[in-house]
Amino acid sequence: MNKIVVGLSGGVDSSTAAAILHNQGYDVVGLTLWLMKGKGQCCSEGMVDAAYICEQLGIPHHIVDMREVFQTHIIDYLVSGYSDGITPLPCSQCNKTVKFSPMLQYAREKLGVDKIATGHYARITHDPTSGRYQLRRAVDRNKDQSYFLYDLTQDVLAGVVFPLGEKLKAETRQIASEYNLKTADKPESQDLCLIESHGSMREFLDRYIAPKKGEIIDATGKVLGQHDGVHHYTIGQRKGLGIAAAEPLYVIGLDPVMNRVIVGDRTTANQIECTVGRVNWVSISEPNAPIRAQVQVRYRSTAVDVTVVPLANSRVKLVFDEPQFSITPGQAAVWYDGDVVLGGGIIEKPAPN
Ligand SMILES: Nc1ncnc2c1ncn2[C@@H]1O[C@H](COP(=O)(O)OP(=O)(O)OP(=O)(O)O)[C@@H](O)[C@H]1O
Repeated sequence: MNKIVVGLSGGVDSSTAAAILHNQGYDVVGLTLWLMKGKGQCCSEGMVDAAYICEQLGIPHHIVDMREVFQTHIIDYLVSGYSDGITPLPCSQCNKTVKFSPMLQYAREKLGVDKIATGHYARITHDPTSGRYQLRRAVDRNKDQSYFLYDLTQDVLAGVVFPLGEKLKAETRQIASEYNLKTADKPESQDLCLIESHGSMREFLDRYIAPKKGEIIDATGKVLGQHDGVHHYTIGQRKGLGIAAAEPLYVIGLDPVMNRVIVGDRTTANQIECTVGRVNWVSISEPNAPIRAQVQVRYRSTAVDVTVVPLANSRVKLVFDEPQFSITPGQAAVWYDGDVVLGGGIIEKPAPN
């Protein structure tokens, strides 16, 4: 029988993915990575529901303690990023470093299994001409998680199955009810698991970074107000500045060295280009000339037309057709051709003038 390891977080998506594969005749093994203590689906509470699902399906359940790896690669990465005045995106990093590679390694080395599955909403196809696996958007565009998966390698894509890639979320819940899964009516998890377990990003960061009062200035250096730590701000933020002004003001820069938050009107928060580092070309090999694509600069932003200019050392320059609002260093830029993820990377801080 075909063996497959399913990553179980204790949520409805991964439970249903496991049930679908089990029903298709796969010999399914549940695997939960213990990432944090506390509430939430990646936490100790999620393990209990994952264990229940494995009992229900009559499949083995393995738990791997990954708390140290999560602390080093996600928590420390976030804290140092926010301290440096960027807004890091933990999820793509978590998928690459904490979830997919370790799960595949565990499946291969400890269980002798070469396929893993997760409840992600995305699709993988294989192009026989190029010999490459292609990562694609999910059929359910509202749940599509391909943005968070741009950093997966060909080796990982070769070993991964996404049973929910063709499903709508409503269908997943219906399948979960049909199988009587305990998790069928579990509420949606938040986009960011750390918010679920800590209340808010602010509460999470306040545990690690001490408040430090500083000035809020405009682009000419005029002092407009006070802040209590640059880590509380993100590029494009409008709310919570505490400044009365004739027109709405947005955060347009963060200067951790001078401990300053720089604000400006909406037009000053627009950019026509940016550079991106740590680029991974997913579905195609790195081109040697500029290509046209559609880029998403945040998880929930709309993909917009762009020219992607390859640079040396796994970097690219993105030149947008129209100026874009709130290009945020630390977030991922992911570029697509239709529903195929071509590549992605981390938006860099603009070079000082
Ligand atoms: N701690 C974990 N251990 C093993 N697999 C995990 C873990 N966390 C997430 N996954 C896998 O990654 C997928 C996507 O995780 P994400 O955190 O985005 O949750 P989700 O979309 O709400 O899914 P779910 O409803 O299964 O929690 C999950 O469906 C699961 O297969």
